[in-house]
Amino acid sequence: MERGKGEDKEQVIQDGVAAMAHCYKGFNPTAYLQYNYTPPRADFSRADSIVPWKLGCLHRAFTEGDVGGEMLVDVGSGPTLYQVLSGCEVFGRVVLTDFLDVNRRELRRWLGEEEGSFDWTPYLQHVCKLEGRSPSAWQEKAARLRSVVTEILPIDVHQPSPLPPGTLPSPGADCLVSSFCLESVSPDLASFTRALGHLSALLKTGGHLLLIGALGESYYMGGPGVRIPVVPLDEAQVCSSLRSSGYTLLHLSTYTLPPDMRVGVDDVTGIFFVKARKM
Ligand SMILES: C[S@@+](CC[C@H](N)C(=O)[O-])C[C@H]1O[C@@H](n2cnc3c(N)ncnc32)[C@H](O)[C@@H]1O
Ligand SMILES: O=[N+]([O-])c1ccc2c(c1)CN[C@@H](CO)C2
Repeated sequence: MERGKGEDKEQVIQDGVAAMAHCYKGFNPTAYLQYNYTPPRADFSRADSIVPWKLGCLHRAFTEGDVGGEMLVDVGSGPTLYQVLSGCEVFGRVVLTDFLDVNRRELRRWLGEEEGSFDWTPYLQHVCKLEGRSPSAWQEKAARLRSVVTEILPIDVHQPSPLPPGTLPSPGADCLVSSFCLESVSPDLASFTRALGHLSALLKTGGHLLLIGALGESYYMGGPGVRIPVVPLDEAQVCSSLRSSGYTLLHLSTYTLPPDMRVGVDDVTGIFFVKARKM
């Protein structure tokens, strides 16, 4: 029996998604954290370092008064927690998610105060300063974060329902945050846009999406010898994908990497920060 064109298209999509999943088999959380979350990319003494810029965007987005509710979901958390250091003060329930068990285990190590977990102290101190608190309040913030993170769940943004059934209350989460995920897990721009649409199903109408992503990036190293392809995006494509997935763009800001932030672990040229709303 001849296959229909639709079946062929669906097979091509599934093959692309499977190929991306295969790329992630060698992902190394420790190496990834070392590549991206230590100086120079995470240098809190430099106004032009990438991580302080991201934390400033998140702080402003979570504290300017329009974002609120009970539940915040971080999509594709990886082994990192910086994404929710501001949001954990606003929401009573924070759900972290990732595709890989190695990342979910890394998150549990910090949350469970296990020996050898990544030291997020400088990040906690920096966000306390952004909040007008003494940096010594970082232990309070760490305790707050540990108290509101209720689940660390598997997720697949390529599924129409990315989370396990019953995870979210019926209207959906009040807010989603996601950083460096969709463009780093999608085989092409169409898949990136479809994944944005799948995220919309997790979000209540009127809820907010805070999206951080890479501009102009075609690959990154997920560990020694683990080269992961990335969908190279520009601002216009990000805006068009948001619009076609039913979001209203509220704010977009971008960061261009200074030469010494290009450390050989990827070919990213810029970072975007988006605040959008599901209408
Ligand atoms: C570049 S890392 C981003 C990690 C973290 N959010 C950050 O800001 O650094 C991309 C993450 O997407 C996860 N991932 C891979 N495939 C995925 C999928 N199909 N759905 C959701 N997440 C996926 C990976 O395990 C990895 O943790
Ligand atoms: O500078 N940074 O803070 C930073 C953090 C994470 C990532 C990047 C840059 C660029 N590559 C992405 C993967 O596509 C991951």
